[in-house]
Parts: sequence; structure tokens; C-alpha cells
Amino acid sequence: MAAQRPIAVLGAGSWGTALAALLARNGVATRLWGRDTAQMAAMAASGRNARYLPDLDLPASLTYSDDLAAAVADARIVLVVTPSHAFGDLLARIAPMLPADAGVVWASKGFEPGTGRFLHEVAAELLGDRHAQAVLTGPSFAREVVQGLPTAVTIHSPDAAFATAVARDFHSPTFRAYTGTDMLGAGLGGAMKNVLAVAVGVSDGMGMGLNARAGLITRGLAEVLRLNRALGGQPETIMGLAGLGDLVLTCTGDLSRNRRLGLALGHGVPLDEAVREIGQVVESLQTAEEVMRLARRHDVELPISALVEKALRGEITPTEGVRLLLSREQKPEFR
Ligand SMILES: NC(=O)C1=CN([C@@H]2O[C@H](COP(=O)(O)OP(=O)(O)OC[C@H]3O[C@@H](n4cnc5c(N)ncnc54)[C@H](OP(=O)(O)O)[C@@H]3O)[C@@H](O)[C@H]2O)C=CC1
Ligand SMILES: O=C(CO)COP(=O)(O)O
Repeated sequence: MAAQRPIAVLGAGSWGTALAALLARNGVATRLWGRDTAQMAAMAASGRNARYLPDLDLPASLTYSDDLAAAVADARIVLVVTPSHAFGDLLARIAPMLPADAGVVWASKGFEPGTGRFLHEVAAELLGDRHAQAVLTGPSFAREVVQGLPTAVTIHSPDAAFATAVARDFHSPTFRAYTGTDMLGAGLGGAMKNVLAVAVGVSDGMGMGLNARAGLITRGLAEVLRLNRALGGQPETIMGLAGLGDLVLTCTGDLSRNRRLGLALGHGVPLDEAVREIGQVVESLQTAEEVMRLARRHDVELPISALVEKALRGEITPTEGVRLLLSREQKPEFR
């Protein structure tokens, strides 16, 4: 029998490693690419990711590479899991290397920095309709996925058959992969929850209480729905795993780096110190600005996201942010 063509996972941080481990455990031939030669050699030798998930064993069948061309050469699917700021550059590099029939999936959450373009818009420009495209998103902390704890995600593609085929590779007894066709809503939900998690983290860090947390999550959800409506996404997507599901996880789970940034700011830790302490990608640092760029372009009011953007720029303190939010005028809940 011919050997199964592999899935190439690009990006050996916590999420790329976790998804590669999941695929390998599912019996899918999987190759994990990272840009750091020493790190990839150490992972191959130890079967662990010492920097991002140091205490967790990875499946023995997982293979490792620091050679991008070799990693994607015979792949049937390429899964991109870099931070969103590196997405466009990496896609441009691999576009000429891809096998003609390879599909491209990404699990990064955010926008193209400086333009506010969605990752599916960047992919469409770089890949055209030459390769099927999908996004994997939803409430999923890398550590819990490697630990085999139950997780549900959603995979969206304009090509429903491709989304279903991709979901088959990921689906397992502890990892439910749902499917959909709304790239815009899926991308927006995954990006905005990171910004809103900072607000909830600040509130929790300042000891504002559980009522405030629930209020912020709910009014945050209203912001995602409002921008989604203006952009033409489907409301169901925002009420599902890609929106509400990930918003609740990221706003309440202490494994979230974006929530932890907010907690630190709420405790009075300076921004640069908090970012250094977290030591991993904190997508809200760029996403807050890009969300507000989109909101201004479409004339949509996002009070919580706007204050997070200001706080991350150092223009207001967390205390001023809370005062500004609480001093807003009375209004109907739904518009
Ligand atoms: N962690 C999680 O639980 C989840 C993360 N995500 C999303 O996945 C994406 C990746 O996050 P995550 O893995 O957690 O981040 P980490 O901070 O854990 O790791 C980032 C990884 O990206 C690599 N990287 C950074 N810049 C580049 C580049 N220019 N080219 C190639 N590789 C690069 C880093 O390499 P190096 O070590 O050499 O710097 C590192 O391996 C983010 O968009 C995040 O929002 C989504 C769901 C869950
Ligand atoms: O996207 C995530 C969970 O779904 C991870 O969140 P953080 O990037 O805030 O850690």
C-alpha cells in the first residue's frame, strides 16, 4: 500500500505542536516544521517541546523539520499555525512550493497587521483558487489538547467538502471538529475574543467582581455581533464555537495569555513587563488596533474594544478605562 501523504504543520509553538500531536495520535502522518533548527533537533531527540509545552510527551510517530521546502513538498494539507503577524510572509514563501493538489488550513487568530485584512483575505490574494482553504478555530487551549482533554472546535471553508475532509483528520474521541462555511465570522470571532479577554482580565485583576465579568463578556459578545453584522458574517457563527465558545474560554480561563495580560495590567504591572513575563504570542497587542481600524471603517461603535486599544497603547490606565466604561450614557440593550 502507498504511504499516506503527510499533513505539514508550520509553526512549532504551543498550538502548532498541540495540533501536530493530535493529528499524529489520530494516525495521520504528520510533520511539524519550526524555524529554529536547534529547537527542532531537540524536539526530535526528546519527544517534547521544551520551550512551549515542556512537561508534556508528544507522540513518537510525529516527525520534525526545519526545512520549509522539504516539509511542504509532498503534503496533502499544509496547516499554518504561526502568530497572525507572520501569516502573510509565510504563506507567500510556501505558495510556490505547494503541491498542486494541497489544501491550506490555518489555526492562527488575528488580522494582517497594518491593514486589518482578515487572514482568509490574505490567503485568497496569495493562493487564489489554486488551493482549497479553511480555518480551524474555537475554544481550545493547546495544553489541554495535548493532555487529551475533551475539546470542540470548528473548521470553516467556502468549500464544504474540504472542511469535512479536514475535520475527519482532526476528529477523535476527545476532539470534536464541527464544520461551517463562514470564513468571515470564524475569523472575526477568533480575533475579537483576544481583545475582549484583556478587558475581562483587567476587571478581574482589579477585583471588580463576578457581576462585572459576566457583564463584560455579554457586552463584548454584542460588540462582536455588531461588527460581524456590519461586515456580512453569519450571526450563528458568533453564537457558536468560533465566537461565544472561544470568548467564554479566553475571558475566564487562566491558561489564556490575553486574559493574563489583562490580569497583570489590572494588578498594576507595566505592559512591557507583563508581555515579557508571558513570553509567548499575545495576539491582542496587534488585534486591538486592527479591530478598531475595521470598526472605524465601517462606522461601528465598540466601546470595550476601543478602551482596550487605548490601554494597550498606554493612552489610559486600567482605572481610567473602568471609569470611562461606567460613565457611558444609559441606553437600550439591543439596537
Ligand atoms: N496556544 C493556544 O492555545 C492557541 C493558539 N492559537 C493561535 O495560534 C497562533 C500561534 O500561537 P501559539 O502557537 O500559541 O504561539 P506561541 O507563542 O506558543 O508560539 C509561536 C510560534 O510561532 C513561531 N513564529 C513566530 N514568528 C514566526 C515566523 N515569522 N515564522 C515562523 N514561525 C514563527 C515561534 O517561533 P520561535 O519559537 O522561533 O519564536 C513559535 O514557534 C496564534 O495566532 C494564536 O492566537 C489558537 C488557538 C489556541
Ligand atoms: O485561542 C486560544 C484558546 O482558544 C488561546 O488563547 P490565548 O491566545 O489568549 O492564550
